[in-house]
Amino acid sequence: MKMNLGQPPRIPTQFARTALGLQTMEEPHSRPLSLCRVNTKSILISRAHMLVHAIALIVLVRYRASLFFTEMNPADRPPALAWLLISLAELMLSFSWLLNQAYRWRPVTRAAFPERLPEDGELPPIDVFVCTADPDREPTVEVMSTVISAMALDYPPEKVHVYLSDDGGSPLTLHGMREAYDFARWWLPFCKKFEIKTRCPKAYFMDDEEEEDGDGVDVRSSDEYDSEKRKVKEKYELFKARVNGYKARCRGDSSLRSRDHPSTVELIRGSSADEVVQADQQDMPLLVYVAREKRPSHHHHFKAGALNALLRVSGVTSNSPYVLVLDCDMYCNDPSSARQAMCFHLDPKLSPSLSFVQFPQRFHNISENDIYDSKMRSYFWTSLCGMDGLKGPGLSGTGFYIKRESLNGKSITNSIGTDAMDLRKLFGDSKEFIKYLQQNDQPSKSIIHGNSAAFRKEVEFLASCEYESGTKWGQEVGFLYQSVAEDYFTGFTLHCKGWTSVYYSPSRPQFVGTSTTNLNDLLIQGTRWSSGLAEVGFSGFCPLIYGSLRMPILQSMCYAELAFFPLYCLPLCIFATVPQICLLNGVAIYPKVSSTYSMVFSLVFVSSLWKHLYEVVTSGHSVQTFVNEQRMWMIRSVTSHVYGTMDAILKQLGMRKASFLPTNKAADDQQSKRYEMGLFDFQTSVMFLAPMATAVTLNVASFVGGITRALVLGGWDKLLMQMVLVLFVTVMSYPVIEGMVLRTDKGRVPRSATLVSTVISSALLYLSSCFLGY
Ligand SMILES: O=c1ccn([C@@H]2O[C@H](COP(=O)(O)OP(=O)(O)O[C@H]3O[C@H](CO)[C@@H](O)[C@H](O)[C@H]3O)[C@@H](O)[C@H]2O)c(=O)[nH]1
Ligand SMILES: [Mn+2]
Repeated sequence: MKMNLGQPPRIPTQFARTALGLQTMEEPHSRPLSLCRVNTKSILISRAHMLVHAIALIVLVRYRASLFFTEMNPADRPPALAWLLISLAELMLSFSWLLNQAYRWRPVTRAAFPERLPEDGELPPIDVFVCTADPDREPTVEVMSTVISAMALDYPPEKVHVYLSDDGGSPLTLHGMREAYDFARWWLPFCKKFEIKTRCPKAYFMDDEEEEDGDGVDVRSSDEYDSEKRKVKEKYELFKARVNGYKARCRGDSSLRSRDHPSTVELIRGSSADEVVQADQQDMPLLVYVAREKRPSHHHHFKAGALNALLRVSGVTSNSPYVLVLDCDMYCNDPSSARQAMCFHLDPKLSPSLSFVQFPQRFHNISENDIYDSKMRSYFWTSLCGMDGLKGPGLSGTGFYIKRESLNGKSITNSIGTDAMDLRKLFGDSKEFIKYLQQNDQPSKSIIHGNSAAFRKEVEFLASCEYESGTKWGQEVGFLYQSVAEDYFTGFTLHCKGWTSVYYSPSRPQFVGTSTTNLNDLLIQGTRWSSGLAEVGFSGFCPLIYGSLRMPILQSMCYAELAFFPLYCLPLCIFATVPQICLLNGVAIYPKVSSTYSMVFSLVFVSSLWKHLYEVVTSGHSVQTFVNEQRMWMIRSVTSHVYGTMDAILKQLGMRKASFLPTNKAADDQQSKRYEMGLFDFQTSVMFLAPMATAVTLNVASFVGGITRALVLGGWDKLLMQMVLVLFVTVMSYPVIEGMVLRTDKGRVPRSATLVSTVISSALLYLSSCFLGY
């Protein structure tokens, strides 16, 4: 059987040549492919707020500093340690506020016009990379649904090549791919014929009842549609049954999850030949399974390593100039994303410096009230739009179309050389790979005749663990290994090299995935992110220094905000303990209510809450979202951010190795039920529960103690501000209090954790009162 790789893609028209940056720009196209709108109203409001808030912060800092220089009655002077800690916390939060303003300086929104794209024959080819690592945590049927949704993109099929990287090297995944290919033979024509929009089979059959809206209504209101749908559903059920049957047969087989396996590359042709018509392969995208070699003796660099292996294997297979990267759970929810992305990549004004088009991550499993802030509103609605108005959004790991050339390690002004020795030092010893690389964006002619032995040998060599030694893969070339947040660091480095990017968020979500919807997964994932980000902040690549020399200062502030946000665990831990301990001991650390300074403190507090609320509401979210975000910010800060930061410091000292536990994507019924009901699930380790419960115990104790003390001894004037702060934290922590004392279900805070936290808070109180001299 011969594989059809399509025509060797040409670079046909002047238009496309220009867009691919192969020639200098000529006359601009009359009707633009995309538009960019600056959000003037939001900018005006933000900048006015910045001015007011900044003045208030300056007054506040001055107040803190002045105390060190004014003569004071020793009895009135607050304890130095408490004063220092609070000043430090306020200073750090003010700095964080400053960095955050970069996102609000010039946010933009974009529009794309795919109908203005050139003819299909002139569109550039695309490679799609899907990564999976563990068939237990990432159910195979779902991974295959993602693969199928990518094969079903609305794009000329001979120009789409889908690669799946299987880091587990699992026979189940390989088997799943063959089954997926068979099913796709039914699925793809069905989607095309009836103009189905939801082309991820799992999602399509899940919301079976809800009729799709859109262009295809006429074609779908026929008996023919009903009967074909029934047939294709049968095929889907068969596909699932076969994959799950295979899984059941190999249960307990350790090869299902292997960390020690050779490289396997296979062009998928499906498993059953019976019902297959030869000709329909013409309409099927190429599908390739890649399990790179993994050995315990070699560091495999997690997802970045997997993506680099795919870059190399695809480099000698289809070598498309553009690559779409997807996490295994992130399916294509709308087939038009490739064309939408091309509106930017082929826009002659943007194209020469454009590295990637990032779409937002949206999730299908988030409940109405989203108690854990799983949708990450502030990142996907505020931060990325803000960066888009500067040099472009950061990379967010999945759902982006990237120009292959931009991953070759060179800066925008400096293309790769031609010296064979130099190229081998950068890219390794594969002559084939270097040959196609040098042909620039021109994809290779079809070299795969069937599955020729030479081709097989070459791709297996490219996917072997030895291949990268002595090369620049992961350091300069491809996705970078420096941080476990490979997406953040790779995007940052691209911007440092002068590349730009675009954030596009059309109303129908283009990519939809599975989010973390239980506290345990969320905090583990948060720890990994914090560690990966802080790692960059602490390294020689610190965005404020390395970045600000290479990109506009505002853009580097955005990157710094991300790299440093785990560090705000320090001010938050201070705010969760110091005012509380002081309150219990009757020590005032804020100005008296009757003084003017108290107005300034109140202004800062109210103004930051108001601005946050304003952003939440104007992005179309509810007040509940605002509360959830405040609460999760506090919870994350005293848990995952602390551990992430510690992890990054230990890594920096060489005392810890990087790790990447893939997020669990398999749902647990009981947990899902609690989540849907809006109940926190505290089934997580004591490591996470202890700091959370300690902070809550301290707050409640100090609130009760503080009020009692004021009632008996007076001193409302000097302690009221502290009481308000403590009350605010206590109210925000209500779910934790409820979990500790009111709930009896399995998701409550275990008694052991409550006990541990009571012991820690008592110890803290005892020690600190010694410090305070009481
Ligand atoms: O050794 C590994 C580990 C992970 N993965 C894959 O990487 C993807 C992302 O992993 P996941 O466990 O889903 O991590 P998340 O924290 O949910 O992912 C976010 O954060 C990562 C960086 O920490 C980014 O790479 C992701 O794109 C981004 O969605 C998944 O498809 C995994 O299969 C691998 O291929 N090899
Ligand atoms: Mn994920």
